[in-house]
Amino acid sequence: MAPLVLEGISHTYAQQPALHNVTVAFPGNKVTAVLGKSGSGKSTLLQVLNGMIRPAQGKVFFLNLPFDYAAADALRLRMGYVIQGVGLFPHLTVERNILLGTRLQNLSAQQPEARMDSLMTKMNLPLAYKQKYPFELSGGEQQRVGICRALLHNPPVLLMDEPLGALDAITREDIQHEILQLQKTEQRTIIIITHSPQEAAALADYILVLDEGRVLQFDTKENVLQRPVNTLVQRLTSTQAS
Ligand SMILES: Nc1ncnc2c1ncn2[C@@H]1O[C@H](COP(=O)(O)OP(=O)(O)OP(=O)(O)O)[C@@H](O)[C@H]1O
Repeated sequence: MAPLVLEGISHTYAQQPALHNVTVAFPGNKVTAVLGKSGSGKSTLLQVLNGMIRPAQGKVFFLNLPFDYAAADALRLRMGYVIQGVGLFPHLTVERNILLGTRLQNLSAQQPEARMDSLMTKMNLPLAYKQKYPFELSGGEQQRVGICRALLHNPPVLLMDEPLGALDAITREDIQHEILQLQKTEQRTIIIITHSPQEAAALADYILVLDEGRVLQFDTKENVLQRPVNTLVQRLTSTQAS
């Protein structure tokens, strides 16, 4: 079974419908890019996946079990979460930011310092940066630190909400490359929201296209790009358009 499954998910905020009868099984150890216009429900979908939002209808399965909302904090430790703007603590060094989860949760990641060093190296962050503060780093470097923090405990799932949206094209490409290299050595199920068809084309194995809270198309990248089900999917996935 796929590690993350949504079954008949519908969710409405107050009067505002956000997801409608969404059923998706996210393929294990593959990258799925989620595309859709602003307001199509992408962020809501990600928050349903990590249990931040308990949907009005439908079921979420994580690692073959129904999502246990009473144990949501513990389950989320098995899902890395990376957002645009990173959310690093400004008063903590890079090292303390990356190791923060270990301290807060009182977890003993296996040799967390060694894991941190290895991740920083894979994300092209000099180890000397461990003693720096976030304001001393570029946006791309901060985003890399956020990715290291999310991956410290080697979670089987990584959820990313427009992680590279604010970066220049070259830095985006570099970080995309680092993510793909990591995916070769330590495979995991990655779900990444992006507004960029280029990013989806570069990173994804599968593409999920949402519109007004509904799934328009979910298929391999090749099928979505070569056989879009309608003109909206074609426009959202066209690398000419952006
Ligand atoms: N906390 C909230 N309260 C009320 N309505 C919300 C809330 N969060 C999102 N919505 C609404 O739900 C719908 C889906 O929003 P969502 O943020 O999931 O879309 P999105 O595709 O991620 O958008 P964007 O690309 O702009 O980030 C939108 O109509 C939005 O206005």
